[in-house]
Amino acid sequence: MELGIVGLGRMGQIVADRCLDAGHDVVAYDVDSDAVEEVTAAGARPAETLDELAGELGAEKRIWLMVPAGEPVDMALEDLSEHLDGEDIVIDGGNSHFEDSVRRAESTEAGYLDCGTSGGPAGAELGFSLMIGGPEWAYEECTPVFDAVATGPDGHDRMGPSGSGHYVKMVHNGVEYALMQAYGEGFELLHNGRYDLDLEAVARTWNNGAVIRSWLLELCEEAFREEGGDLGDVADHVAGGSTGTWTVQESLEQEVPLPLIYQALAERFASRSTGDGPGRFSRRLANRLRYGFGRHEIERM
Ligand SMILES: NC(=O)C1=CN([C@@H]2O[C@H](COP(=O)(O)OP(=O)(O)OC[C@H]3O[C@@H](n4cnc5c(N)ncnc54)[C@H](O)[C@@H]3O)[C@@H](O)[C@H]2O)C=CC1
Ligand SMILES: O=C(CO)[C@H](O)[C@H](O)COP(=O)(O)O
Repeated sequence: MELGIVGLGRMGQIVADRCLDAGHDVVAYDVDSDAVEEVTAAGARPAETLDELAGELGAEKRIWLMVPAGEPVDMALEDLSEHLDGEDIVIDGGNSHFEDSVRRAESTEAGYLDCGTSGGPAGAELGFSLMIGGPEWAYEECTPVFDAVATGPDGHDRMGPSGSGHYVKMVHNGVEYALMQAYGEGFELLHNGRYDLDLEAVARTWNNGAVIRSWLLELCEEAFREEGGDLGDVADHVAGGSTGTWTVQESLEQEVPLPLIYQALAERFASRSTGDGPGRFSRRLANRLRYGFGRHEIERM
């Protein structure tokens, strides 16, 4: 199959490499010409603009967007719009909000697939897990590319209509936040608890047969091995948060309580206000309110 790929960063590069390895023809574009050069060296045909990319592709264009969510997706679609018709297919493999994907699917001439992508840079070797929403014909048509980019035929599926792929990926990320929080809490207790433990050994033992073994736990083991059991100079600051925020917003809208995911998201935000400053106003207020309702001692700075 012939595939145009727009966005050749950490993830787009892997999409390109896996498609090339599987024998597909790739036309590649990125605003960063170095990224294009790298994929060209691996066997892709370069494009210097989106117009050129569209011109290089045949009558039935298949284009995979792997750019940051938000404006870059709208910009790419706008620039491509004059080249697209009902026989073309655009796949958005980034972490777009599902409502944006529904809007884009309605406003483009092309068949539009929203594709939640999981696996991160480790997917280069293993392949990704792909959660795809949109028209069935477009999904069927792109199956050879999904087989190549995913772990294999079982690593991708059509979740349902437009938006459902990114919806499932949003929930996946909420689960990711909660799992990270659960492992974090367990290791924090072990680190501060009553035994002097080697946390890398704990993680390794858990990863071998324990109920809670997982890839995230393997990454914990790697972190302790590389940073030391006390995590060395790794800071108390968790970045990101948009996909977890969307998951929480949706849970509130649907009135489906997700306390673990709420808490994991809140912990992230809280981590950003530790340090030299006065800290979060909301928590200072809660401290004072406990005195108000329970005469609990007020902690002072
Ligand atoms: N990094 C990860 O582990 C994962 C990332 N994602 C999602 O995949 C998408 C891409 O992520 P990464 O590859 O990590 O980002 P990245 O920052 O490594 O790469 C993005 C690439 O897009 C290019 N780009 C930006 N605007 C562009 C435009 N208008 N036209 C053409 N190229 C443009 C940049 O130059 C860059 O090479 C994001 O939506 C991200 O949330 C999804 C799953 C995992
Ligand atoms: O989708 C992903 C993993 O599945 C990306 O790594 C994403 O960036 C994770 O979300 P956040 O940046 O909010 O931690």
